[in-house]
Amino acid sequence: MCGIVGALSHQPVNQLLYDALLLLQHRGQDAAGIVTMDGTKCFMHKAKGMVRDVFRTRNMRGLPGKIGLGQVRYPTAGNAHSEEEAQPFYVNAPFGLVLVHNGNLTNPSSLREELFALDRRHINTESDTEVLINVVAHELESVARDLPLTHDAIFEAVRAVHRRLRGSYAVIALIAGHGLLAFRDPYGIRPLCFGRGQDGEWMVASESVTLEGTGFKLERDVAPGEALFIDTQGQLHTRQCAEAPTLNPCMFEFVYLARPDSVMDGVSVYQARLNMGETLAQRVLSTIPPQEIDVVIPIPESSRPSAMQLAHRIGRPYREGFVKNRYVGRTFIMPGQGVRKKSVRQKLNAIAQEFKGRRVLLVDDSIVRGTTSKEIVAMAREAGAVKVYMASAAPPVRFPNVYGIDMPTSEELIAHGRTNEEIRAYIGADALIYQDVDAMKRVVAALQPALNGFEASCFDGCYITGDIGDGEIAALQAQRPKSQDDEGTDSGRLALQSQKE
Ligand SMILES: O=P(O)(O)OC[C@H]1O[C@H](OP(=O)(O)OP(=O)(O)O)[C@H](O)[C@@H]1O
Ligand SMILES: NC(=O)CC[C@H](N)C(=O)O
Ligand SMILES: [Mg+2]
Repeated sequence: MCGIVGALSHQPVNQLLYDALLLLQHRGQDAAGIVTMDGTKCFMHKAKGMVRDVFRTRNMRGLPGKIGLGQVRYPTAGNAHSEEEAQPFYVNAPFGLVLVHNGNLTNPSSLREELFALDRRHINTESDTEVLINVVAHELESVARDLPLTHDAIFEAVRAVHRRLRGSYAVIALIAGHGLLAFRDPYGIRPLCFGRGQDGEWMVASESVTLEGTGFKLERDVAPGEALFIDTQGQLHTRQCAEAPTLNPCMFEFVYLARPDSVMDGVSVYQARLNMGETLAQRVLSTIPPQEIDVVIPIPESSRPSAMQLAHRIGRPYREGFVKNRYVGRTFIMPGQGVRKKSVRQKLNAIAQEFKGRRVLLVDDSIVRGTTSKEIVAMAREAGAVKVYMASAAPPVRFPNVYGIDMPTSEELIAHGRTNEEIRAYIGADALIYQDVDAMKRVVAALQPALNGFEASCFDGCYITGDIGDGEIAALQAQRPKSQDDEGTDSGRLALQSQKE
């Protein structure tokens, strides 16, 4: 779940893109990049690191032009340490094409072979995004025999791209000298929306908060399978380019990935989290008598709305028991188990008086590898809690995700192959209460009747694209991001296995 943005303005867009990427930082902390276009010339700066570290004044000066795009990366394929795999990607033919991608392709290997054997294209990295840009380039080339390139021809190319790609993809691209193209996969797995500025400027972005935070007004979400093309004159053209599009947004966006102040596919992320807290409260009430809970404490940051609503519903006090160091990023999207584990303690610190002698109910939005909950339960006990109950606003994460969240192997998921009692024992809690899958889907779907369903494979094991079995999962696992940490002895899987033994 990277963050992507594209903009076209009457003014230079470099600062606007920088500000937009800061508003998307929670979606990717590994690398950042911007490309701007001045006439037909493209200017790029990308590097590993957070937005503030990647762009210095001298880099910003080197990004002229009134149209551009940017990305913050959270790697799901290829090499987390490779600067070359930071986005945007560029190919010089046809016209000059630059592209950013949020999502994960599930057929990159066969596409790689096709690109080499049929399209005569060389792929130089392990990134699925490099595969994607070459497919787009090839299809654009096929329709660009007759010049000038029309928007009809561009949409024809997107139609062909949809036929070849499998998996999830929200894409923004620049076609040099022509304009900005954006499209979303036919299942609408990854989010993409667009809006306008006061003077008619355009912005396309992963989340509505990016538009709001930069003074733009949300127009609407890009529909699944839809493409939009904004030419250099600022004219918008849109077209449905998929055969049978359906809207199945990723449930994990509502659980954790997105900012709560975003609205995605018509669903307020904040309201979705409140609703999850509401149904989780029902589960808590049927497990623990409320008078045996002295206080409800959220695990900052993402669980706050659910925890607050839960506390309200069960009628127990809501207190802040952990203080978050705002200078440590999101731990779940860090590459490597060693660094994630260390960061939980650096990031969160207990306020002892909130725990001393109390029976506490800790609430998190999700328990994935169990890194956070295990540490936090121990910290609550160290701070003097007499009972530590744990509740998760999401159901157990039991299946790998292949659509852009870095949980590609079952073995690293704490809930895979374990009963709730085994998970409870592993994290060291006195009770463990999980959200129910159907209840979660029901309360989020209630916010938007236009949804066809959800991509919720990590919870229910159903892969919406219909092409994912054990073989595909194993193949995708092999192309997961490699970090130095994963290659060492402190790897995520090894750490979990040894704790299990
Ligand atoms: O079971 P785990 O593998 O530890 O993953 C789940 C945890 O990771 C996330 O927090 P994170 O620190 O990434 O971000 P947040 O500040 O937005 O909650 C999420 O909110 C859970 O707390
Ligand atoms: N999380 C994402 O959207 C990742 C995009 C792309 N698959 C990459 O690894 O760079
Ligand atoms: Mg968290």
